[in-house]
Amino acid sequence: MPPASASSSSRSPPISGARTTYRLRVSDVSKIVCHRLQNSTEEYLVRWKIAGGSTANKSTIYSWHCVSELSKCLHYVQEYIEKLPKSRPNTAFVAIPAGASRKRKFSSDSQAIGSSSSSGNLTPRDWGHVSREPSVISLGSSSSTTSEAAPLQTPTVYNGILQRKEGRIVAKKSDDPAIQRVDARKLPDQSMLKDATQAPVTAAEQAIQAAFQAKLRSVKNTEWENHVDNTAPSLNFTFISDFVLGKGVYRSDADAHVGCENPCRPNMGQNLGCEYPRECACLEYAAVDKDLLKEGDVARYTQYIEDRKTDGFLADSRGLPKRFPYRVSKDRIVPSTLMKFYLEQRYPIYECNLNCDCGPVCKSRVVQKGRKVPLVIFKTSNGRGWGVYCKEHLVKGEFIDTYIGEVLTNEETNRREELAGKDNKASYLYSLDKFCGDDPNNELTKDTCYVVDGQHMGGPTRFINHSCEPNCQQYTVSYNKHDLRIYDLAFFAVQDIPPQTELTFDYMDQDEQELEDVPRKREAKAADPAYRDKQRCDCGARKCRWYLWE
Ligand SMILES: C[S@@+](CC[C@H](N)C(=O)[O-])C[C@H]1O[C@@H](n2cnc3c(N)ncnc32)[C@H](O)[C@@H]1O
Repeated sequence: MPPASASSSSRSPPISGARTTYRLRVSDVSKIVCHRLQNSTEEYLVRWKIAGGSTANKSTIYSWHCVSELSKCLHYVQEYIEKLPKSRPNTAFVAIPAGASRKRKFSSDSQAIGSSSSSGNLTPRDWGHVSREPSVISLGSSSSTTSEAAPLQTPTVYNGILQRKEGRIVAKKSDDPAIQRVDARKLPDQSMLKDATQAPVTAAEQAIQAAFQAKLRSVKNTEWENHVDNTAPSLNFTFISDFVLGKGVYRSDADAHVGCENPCRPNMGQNLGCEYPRECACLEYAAVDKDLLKEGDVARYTQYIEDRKTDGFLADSRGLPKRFPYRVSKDRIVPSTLMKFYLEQRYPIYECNLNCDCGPVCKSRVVQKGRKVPLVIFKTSNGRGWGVYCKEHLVKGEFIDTYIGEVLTNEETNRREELAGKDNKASYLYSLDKFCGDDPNNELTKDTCYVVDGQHMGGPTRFINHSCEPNCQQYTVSYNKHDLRIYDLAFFAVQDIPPQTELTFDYMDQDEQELEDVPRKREAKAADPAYRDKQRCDCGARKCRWYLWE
């Protein structure tokens, strides 16, 4: 089939009129490079991704599109808007307080761009630079945005033509000289950039908010709100309900987990339930309760203490009295809570699993039943991006939710970290390193353990911010005592938390520090040049360490 051209009589009819019927395919878009207000409609300049093409390819095509045509590609629009200068005209919704400023999210991309601007914000000059790749070959004459020869009224297309295809818009390169030709290196040109500084992004922001709301519908008991600006959380994020295993990551099937049998009974009862943990086989490695030791246990306990030195958390405690992890209430209104010992000692928690005889009413099943509390993802007002609060009162020891995401090998994690740049390091990465050093084969180390990446896939807990004095903590919960590599990262409240209080945890999981030490350490850090480029912590706690990853 000959390439369609604007002057060919056999070409598809030009796109005009009812544009909203047609949408671009996600895979077609390379990026959004500018925007404008055209006949009272917001339009975005799309740089097309042409199959097999590179930035040096002559077939580079740009075209202007209204928001509805970009409904499948809004994450590109969102990325573009987030890089715009902070204060722009006509962008606020009526619902947003006047003067609310747009905060840019922390990303490696923003770092690279921001570095050319002394204020840290994009100036129109920087902004033009974003899309001016020198590798794009000049296509000759640099025409203006309108051309007599160009038959397409709307959207305006440069260096190619657009066609309708099964409800989509697709771009075709064209060698027809009548097609609007521009020097692709000069898009967006200075006049486009100037227009963009005056054009609102309101329609796009509303569409992005609606798209995020639609995504959130799949997540039960979760809302989002923003009283600070017009942004929504990244659309480049997928809500999932369980770990997604990356390449090279293996996990035993739930069917293959070793469960507890005799004497744990489905109907439980006196001394038969898993909460009488001397017997329950799931608690083979659980913490021993010294206070319940009987005379006959002494020799066994001495051996256990010896084993702990070499086997760590895998010391065999069979036959010894254990610490049951949960205080399970009969009354459903009072939530189950984690016992003080586990809250303080961070000892791994073992829950029963699918293959246990005890059945679903077993008291050793809390985290696996999932979140019960309503969470809200909200925009923080001091530049920490999105945060999370619970709508209801949480009691000390109450389970909140788990941290989920893609489970990655160490190699893949390193690759992503390098790609993201050092400043984005560890933002959403959670190492599954609780059992490092306990593996009898010595294969599980900090360098070989799996890592959970919540950046592109995860649950609401991925939005929880850091505090140096946190109100939540993460605990290891295992359903398969023999799998040292994959377990749940479960957040519990470590204090009573009133409704609508931001939930936080310590990203560096540090022990509580003495208040007197804090100012001294902070001053030493402030004087240390190594700290100059480190990301500052804005948790506002009295014991704030001043740096996020310290
Ligand atoms: C796991 S994410 C938390 C969710 C994040 N706020 C968002 O909007 O996606 C971690 C990032 O949040 C920001 N952040 C979290 N806690 C912070 C704090 N105490 N001070 C400053 N920034 C913080 C940092 O940009 C950090 O890299």
